[in-house]
Amino acid sequence: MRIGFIGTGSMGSMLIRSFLQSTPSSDLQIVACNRSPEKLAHLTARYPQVETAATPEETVSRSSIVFLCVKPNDAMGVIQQVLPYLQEQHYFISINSAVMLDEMEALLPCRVSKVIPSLTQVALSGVSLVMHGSRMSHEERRFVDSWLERISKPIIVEEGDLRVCSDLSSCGPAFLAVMLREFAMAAVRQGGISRDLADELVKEMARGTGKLLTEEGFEFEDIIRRVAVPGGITAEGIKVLHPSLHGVFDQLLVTTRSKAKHHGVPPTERPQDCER
Ligand SMILES: NC(=O)C1=CN([C@@H]2O[C@H](COP(=O)(O)OP(=O)(O)OC[C@H]3O[C@@H](n4cnc5c(N)ncnc54)[C@H](OP(=O)(O)O)[C@@H]3O)[C@@H](O)[C@H]2O)C=CC1
Ligand SMILES: O=C(O)[C@@H]1CCC=N1
Repeated sequence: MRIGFIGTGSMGSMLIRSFLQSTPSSDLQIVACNRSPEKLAHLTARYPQVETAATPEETVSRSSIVFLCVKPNDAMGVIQQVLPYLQEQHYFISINSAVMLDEMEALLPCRVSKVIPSLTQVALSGVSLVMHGSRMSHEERRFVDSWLERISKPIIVEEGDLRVCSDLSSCGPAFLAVMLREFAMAAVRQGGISRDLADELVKEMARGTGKLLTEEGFEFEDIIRRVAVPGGITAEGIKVLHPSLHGVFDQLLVTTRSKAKHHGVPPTERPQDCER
């Protein structure tokens, strides 16, 4: 399969790396382009098997599946640019939540999907949120899902639910990291241990808790019940958390929904190596 990537920023380069990691080289050729050539050169220096295309048009012409991995402000411009080069048999996948499926289907002659990745795919884990266009057959949907299964757990969602779902699966890693960092920093302040030790304990705790939830069949309540033994100290800690957390996530979701209404997310400075 030849997979093309338009945009090799944070998500584009992550997806490339994840597919390379999860797929035998005999089954996969990757071709990619990026607006600033340095970023692409940096990627191909690390993964020489990635072929370089000069433009989005060339990427499309040389691929069967095309991932559009640009920011919301750039997406429609690129779609217009590649439009004449897309044929019926192409799969065109936007990782951008701002461009609507029916907008793309109205413009493009090919099969169209939206797939919202998550940084967790660096570890070939976490969820890809998937929305397939109306023109896709059951077999074509399964085909795209089977590629996503190599790097993630694909979950089909309604486009109308995308905002809140991507807050959980795609923004979630950052929200969780903020909370875990706060916990570690408090341990340094209150317990006098080193930051390195606090970070290690928190990270391993998070890893183990994630496994309980995803591999060992624990529900949130099971963990709470097993750890917060009656009359014990965890229960006292939970009493502190409850009033402080009440409404915090509602406020967070209201805020992200409001921000998402303004599709034009301002550009941010990123280091050249966007893979981490
Ligand atoms: N970061 C995350 O965790 C997640 C992000 N997303 C979504 O993924 C999308 C991309 O985000 P992210 O990877 O973080 O953004 P980045 O800014 O890191 O990457 C976007 C890349 O697109 C390139 N680009 C822009 N225009 C063109 C063009 N015309 N031709 C070729 N390349 C182009 C940019 O090039 P240049 O080097 O010139 O800037 C840049 O490298 C966004 O819509 C975001 O919402 C979805 C889920 C999770
Ligand atoms: O913060 C953002 O805009 C992107 C979308 C999902 C995760 N990161």
